[in-house]
Amino acid sequence: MLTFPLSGSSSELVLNVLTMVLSQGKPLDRAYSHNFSGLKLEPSEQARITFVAGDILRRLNLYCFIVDIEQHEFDRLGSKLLNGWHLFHGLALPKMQYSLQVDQKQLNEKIEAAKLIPTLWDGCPEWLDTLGQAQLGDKWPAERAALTQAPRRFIRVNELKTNREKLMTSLAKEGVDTQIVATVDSALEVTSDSALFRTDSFQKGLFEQQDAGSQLVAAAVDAKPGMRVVDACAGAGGKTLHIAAQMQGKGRLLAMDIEQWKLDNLKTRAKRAGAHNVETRIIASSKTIKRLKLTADRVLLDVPCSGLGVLKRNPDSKWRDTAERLPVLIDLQKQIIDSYSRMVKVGGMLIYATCSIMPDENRNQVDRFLRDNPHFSLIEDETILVSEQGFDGFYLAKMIRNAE
Ligand SMILES: C[S@@+](CC[C@H](N)C(=O)[O-])C[C@H]1O[C@@H](n2cnc3c(N)ncnc32)[C@H](O)[C@@H]1O
Repeated sequence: MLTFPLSGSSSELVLNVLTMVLSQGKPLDRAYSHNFSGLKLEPSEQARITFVAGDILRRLNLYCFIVDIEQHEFDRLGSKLLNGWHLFHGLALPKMQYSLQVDQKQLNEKIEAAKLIPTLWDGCPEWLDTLGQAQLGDKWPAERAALTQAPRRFIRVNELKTNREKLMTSLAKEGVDTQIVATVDSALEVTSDSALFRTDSFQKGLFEQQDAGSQLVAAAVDAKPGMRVVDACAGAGGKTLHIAAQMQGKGRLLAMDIEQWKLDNLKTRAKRAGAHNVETRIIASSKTIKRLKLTADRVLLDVPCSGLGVLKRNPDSKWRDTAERLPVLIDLQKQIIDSYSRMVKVGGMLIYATCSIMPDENRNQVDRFLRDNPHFSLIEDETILVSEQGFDGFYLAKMIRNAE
C-alpha cells in the first residue's frame, strides 16, 4: 500500500500502462515491459507503480463507479480515475501535468453506495460473479474478496544449486529480504521491493520466481532420481525446473508443449538452473504422444485453463474474458487428459493441474476422466483456494494407472 501519492511521472506511467491494457487490449505484463523498458526506475518506485496499476485493475469497476466514468472512457478520463483512487485510499492528489478533478463530497457518497454492492466492492465483473456463484456457491464470496488483494512475491529455491537458508543469506547480502514459507518446503516470500532479476543470485540460477501455490503443484509430482517424467504442457518450464530439482539431475525429464518459443525459453532457464536432464520436444501431432505410450513414471498435465485462480496477478484478464471461453477450455482439457494419459505406465502417476478454482475445470473434469478410464484411480486431490493460504489458486489431482 502507498503512504504518499505517486509522483507526476509515475502517474503518467500508470496511465500509459492502463491505457495499453484497457484501450488497446494488451496484456498487463506486456504493458509493463513496454513502458518500463529503457527507464532507470528505482525498484521501490517500480513497485509503487505496479501496485497502483494492479490495484486499479483488480477493482476497476469500483474505481470507475466512484468517479462516475465508464471503462471505455479510460483513455480520456484516466486522470480522474487516478485522482479518485488516491482520495479513496486517503492520499493527497498526485501532481499530474493535466488532470481532471474529482468532487470529494460526491466521491464519498459513491463510496458509501458501493459498500452496499459486494460484487462492485470486490471489483468483480457480472459474468465472473455469476460463474463463481454457480461453481463455488458459499465459498465464492471469500474467494471473490481474496482476489482483490495484491499478490505476494514468492521464489523457489533451486535445490540443484543451494538450499533455503543459504539462499536467504546470499539474498540478504544483495539487499533482498525474504522469509520462510512454513507450509511450502521450497518457497521463500520476498518482503522487500527489490529487483530480483538483477541480483547475482538470480543470474547464478539459485532461484526462480514462482508462486507458492504453483510450487505445491510441482511438489505433488513427487519425481524421484532416475525416473522417466513427462511435463506435457510445460510452457516456459516453471514446474519443469522444480521437477528437475526433485530428480537431482538424474533420470529423464521430457518437457513438451505446442509452442516452440516457450520451449526455447525453457531451455535458457534450464541452463541457468543447471537442470541438465531436461529435454524439450514440440508436440507436432498425436504421433508425438503415441510414441510414448505406457512409458512414463510420472506425467504432469498442467493444462491450459481459465486462469481464474491467478486473477490477483493477472487482473486484466477478467475485463477481457467472458464465460463463453470456459466450455472451450474444458473441451481442450478433456482432449489433453484423455490423450496424454496414455503416456503413463502401469503403476505410474498422472498429475492433473490447473491454475483455476472452478470445479468444472478441476474435480468435475477428473471425475469424468475416471468414469471413462477405469484403469486409473484417484489417489488424492486438492484445491488451493486463494482465501485460505494467500497463494494463487490452483488445483491438483494425483491418479495412478492400475492396468493397461
Ligand atoms: C498453464 S500453461 C503451463 C504453465 C507451465 N507448466 C509452468 O509451470 O510454467 C499451459 C500450457 O499448455 C500449452 N498447451 C496448450 N495446448 C496444448 C496441447 N494441446 N498440448 C500441450 N500443451 C498445450 C500452452 O502453450 C501452455 O504453455
